[in-house]
Amino acid sequence: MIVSGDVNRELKKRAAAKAVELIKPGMVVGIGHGSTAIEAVYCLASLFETGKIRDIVVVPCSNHMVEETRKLGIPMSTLEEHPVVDLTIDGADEVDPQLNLIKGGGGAFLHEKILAEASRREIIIVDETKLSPILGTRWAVPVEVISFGWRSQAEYLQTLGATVKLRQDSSCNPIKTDQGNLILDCRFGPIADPVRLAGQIKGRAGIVEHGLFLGLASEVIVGCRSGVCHLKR
Ligand SMILES: O=C[C@H](O)[C@H](O)[C@H](O)COP(=O)(O)O
Repeated sequence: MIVSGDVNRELKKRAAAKAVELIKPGMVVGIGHGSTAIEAVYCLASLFETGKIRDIVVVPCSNHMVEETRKLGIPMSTLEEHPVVDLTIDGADEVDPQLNLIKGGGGAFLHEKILAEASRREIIIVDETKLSPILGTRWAVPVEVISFGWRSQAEYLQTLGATVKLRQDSSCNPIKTDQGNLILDCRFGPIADPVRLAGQIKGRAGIVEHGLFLGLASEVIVGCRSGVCHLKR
């Protein structure tokens, strides 16, 4: 029996396989975080094993992805060694028709945004369920805040129209990012002006970053039931 999780995984794999085709020898390749980005790592690992890809280094964006990449024996580097990345492959939670994104369901959006801004090409891979007519329709915007004064940031984000929830694990302990910060999930509903909202969120001490990725994706590869769809800006 095929359940919907399996279907989604198959669609993620399709998008990942297509994205990995864009990698050429000599490239520095950024890798984001999450269940779709990891499919790209698995694809890369099997291409390495069969000798179909060579002479690249991967820059993973999170501690978790560093571990996974290391386990698979893929050559790794860091942004310190390679401050400019040729191509990054990453996932997203919501993608609008202009290829703006909400990211951060896995909590890695600060590092992911640093990697995206350091990349010549940012390739987003998603399954078709991530497409959305307007950002915020389905997903909350995650906001990374330092722990000092986090409740003040929550109050501020409420004044911008959000319903705010501190991200916690199943034992109700706050989840910490790789930087040791907290995440406030801010449900705004459909966001009419994401650029304005992004500016409002960033303009406050204690707020480190948010999960709105505006104008950062060069291309989005969508795994669909009918195949793969490659969207470009
Ligand atoms: O912090 C997590 C990232 O932004 C992910 O790329 C995003 O949440 C999508 O994750 P997934 O591919 O698991 O749906």
